[in-house]
Amino acid sequence: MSDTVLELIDLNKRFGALQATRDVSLNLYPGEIHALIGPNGAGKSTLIGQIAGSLKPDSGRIVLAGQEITSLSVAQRARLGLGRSFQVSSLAEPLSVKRNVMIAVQALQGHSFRFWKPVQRDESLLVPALEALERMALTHRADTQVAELSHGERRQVEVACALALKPRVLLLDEPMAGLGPEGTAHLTELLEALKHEVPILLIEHDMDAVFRLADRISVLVAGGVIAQGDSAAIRANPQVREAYLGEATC
Ligand SMILES: Nc1ncnc2c1ncn2[C@@H]1O[C@H](COP(=O)(O)OP(=O)(O)OP(=O)(O)O)[C@@H](O)[C@H]1O
Repeated sequence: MSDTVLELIDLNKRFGALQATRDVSLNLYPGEIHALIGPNGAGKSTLIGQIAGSLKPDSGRIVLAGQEITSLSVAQRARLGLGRSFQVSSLAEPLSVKRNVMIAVQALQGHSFRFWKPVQRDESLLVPALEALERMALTHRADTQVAELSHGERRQVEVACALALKPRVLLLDEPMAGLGPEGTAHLTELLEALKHEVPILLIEHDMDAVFRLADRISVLVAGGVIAQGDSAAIRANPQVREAYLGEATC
């Protein structure tokens, strides 16, 4: 389809004898959340690594907004609009929320070693940082030290760091991990609103969140996609129930 934002075409990846990605094809369309689910070891991280550029597929193609990115570096993909949430551990605890997001923007702009210009006063960093914080409902925390934030708020900062880079696509790897029910509900609401601006490829173990958020779901088992569809279709799919969800959870 011509309006596909991200397209994976027949991706394959082996680690020795193990086929970790098997003929995976998947599309992400504007305005949607596409969730990728599967049991431990199904190959989700391996697939994300290939999309982000840290792992090279053995065969297949990855197309972002009409441009083939299969052999581009992580940084080149990021500059073309492939956004990935930063890990909590990459945030600088003693610095403010705002500074952290500004540093993320600076890193992508390739100005990490720009001398003498104080980050705080650089409008080209401040404006996108404040916009991203607003979209993640964190304006009131902009000047707070990251060290003072709750776990859920840190997750929001991670997403804000990715958003400040104005991505065309957002890859979110288990954003709900470690959040309580309240944090999960809050982040779910924020992502529901965000998808209209940036389509999201979501890897998530919290099935309630997946079924609530995802417009479409791809189920990965042993490296291959065994089913694709909306929440209702995936819940009802007997192969999925057997391979992954288990009768009791459906
Ligand atoms: N660098 C590697 N070298 C060898 N085998 C690997 C490597 N990375 C992953 N694997 C194997 O590939 C398979 C897929 O792993 P992967 O981490 O992608 O699964 P996953 O779905 O992300 O699992 P989880 O939900 O537990 O994070 C597993 O069998 C794993 O042991």
